[in-house]
Amino acid sequence: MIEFQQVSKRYDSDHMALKQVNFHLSRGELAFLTGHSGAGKSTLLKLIMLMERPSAGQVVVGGQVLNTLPRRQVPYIRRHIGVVFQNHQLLFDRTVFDNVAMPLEVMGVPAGDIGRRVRAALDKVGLLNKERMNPMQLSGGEQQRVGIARAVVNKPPLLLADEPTGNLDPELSADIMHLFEQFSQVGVTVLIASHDIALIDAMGRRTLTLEQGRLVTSDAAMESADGH
Ligand SMILES: Nc1ncnc2c1ncn2[C@@H]1O[C@H](COP(=O)(O)OP(=O)(O)OP(=O)(O)O)[C@@H](O)[C@H]1O
Repeated sequence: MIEFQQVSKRYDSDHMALKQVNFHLSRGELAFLTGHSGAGKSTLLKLIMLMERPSAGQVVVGGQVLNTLPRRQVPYIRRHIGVVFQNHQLLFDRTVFDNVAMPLEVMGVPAGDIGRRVRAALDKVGLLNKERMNPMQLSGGEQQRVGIARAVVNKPPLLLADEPTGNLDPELSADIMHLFEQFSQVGVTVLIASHDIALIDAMGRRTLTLEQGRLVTSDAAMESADGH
């Protein structure tokens, strides 16, 4: 589903944010992306989302080589990628329902289908009874789940999350991770950037570790005795 082949990203003449990164994530795989601040996690996600282009190497998503993709096709590819952010970027002047409906409205989904699909997404994250509320009335964990419902409402095959549990306590973080696991079980490929080593270790999933732009591990966490 995602393939990086010798991918490097240089933002300015002397600084390399990513250096010859190689990895492959299969359909339905859930993996973590970790590393110190500035190691290149957000840059790697931005290359997948087509917010940045690589300076060298190839990024392939869903069989499509992104390097040479014409600009007019970028919105089409982005529709197939759900994105969850730490600060969830909800609109506080709209209801929970309207926030989740937004991607469908942008895509021009008929009004009759929107209600059904929004409720299916809210049901998956356990918030069906809060659809008429304003996100401001919800807890941090609930707001994050609204963000996840919005990211999956159009059933993207790929879900990216950038520090999705950054503001949450350990119990709520575990709930959010459980949701991501459920999506991967139905075939969604999930890549989660996180600093939370304790949470990553507890999940026992494959972990891609960046160090100053280089991918230093990309193994399953449980393959080594100490989990590193
Ligand atoms: N638009 C940009 N222009 C120039 N340099 C950038 C840009 N975006 C990121 N960088 C640099 O690239 C390097 C990697 O940054 P990136 O944001 O990918 O790291 P990160 O691992 O996501 O960090 P954090 O955990 O703090 O979000 C950093 O040195 C950063 O300063």
